[in-house]
Amino acid sequence: MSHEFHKYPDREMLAMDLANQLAGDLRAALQHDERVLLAVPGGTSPGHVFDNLCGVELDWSRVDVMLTDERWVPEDHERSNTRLLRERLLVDKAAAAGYIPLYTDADEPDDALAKLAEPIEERLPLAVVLLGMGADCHTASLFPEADRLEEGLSARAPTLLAMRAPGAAEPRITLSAKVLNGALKKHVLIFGNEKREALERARGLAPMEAPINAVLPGAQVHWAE
Ligand SMILES: O=C1O[C@H](COP(=O)(O)O)[C@@H](O)[C@H](O)[C@H]1O
Repeated sequence: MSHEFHKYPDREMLAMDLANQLAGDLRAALQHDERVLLAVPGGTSPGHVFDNLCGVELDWSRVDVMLTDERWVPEDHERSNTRLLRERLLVDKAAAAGYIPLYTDADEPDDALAKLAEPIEERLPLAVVLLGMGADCHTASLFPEADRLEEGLSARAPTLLAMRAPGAAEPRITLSAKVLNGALKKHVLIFGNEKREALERARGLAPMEAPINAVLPGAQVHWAE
């Protein structure tokens, strides 16, 4: 099973269209389940998607939102993915959604894994996941050369892992590939030529070298320059 690649005329069109697709996926999931779980990335790419998604009509009170991964920094830090989520997605109509945190006030993510995993495991599987990708082909916080990448990609991986990598400025916490691949709908958001070329180069590489390859099968990839 491969992925589908969707090219958009510009980032604004992509953000509007992708938000509508995510909303459609959530509405469809809500027809079968009382509550549904949506996981979204942090970083620089998803802000405009969030700006569009937060205003769509759906029963947000039955949706729980979480991050695919978090940088281990306080919520008011400029690199906090949680901060992005609170400012750009959990507002407007989406303010009615539940929120499942991926950060707590512990020195290291390792100390918080069990506590943070509990509410997630009560709600799995993910109904919908939106993933980002770095130019090094990391996705969520599954980075090439990360200390626990092999475990994070394994079929027996736990729900959450702490991750440290040369390409990551701070310790991370991330959903495992197993949990990401359990999503009923998978979308990947990619902007710019550098990342498109990285995705091309990743073709044929093992997930240990290009972790994005672990989640691409069955995914819809959305790209704009
Ligand atoms: O650090 C992260 O990076 C990726 C990609 O971010 P971007 O800024 O290149 O869009 C993101 O998907 C992930 O959630 C985030 O923690």
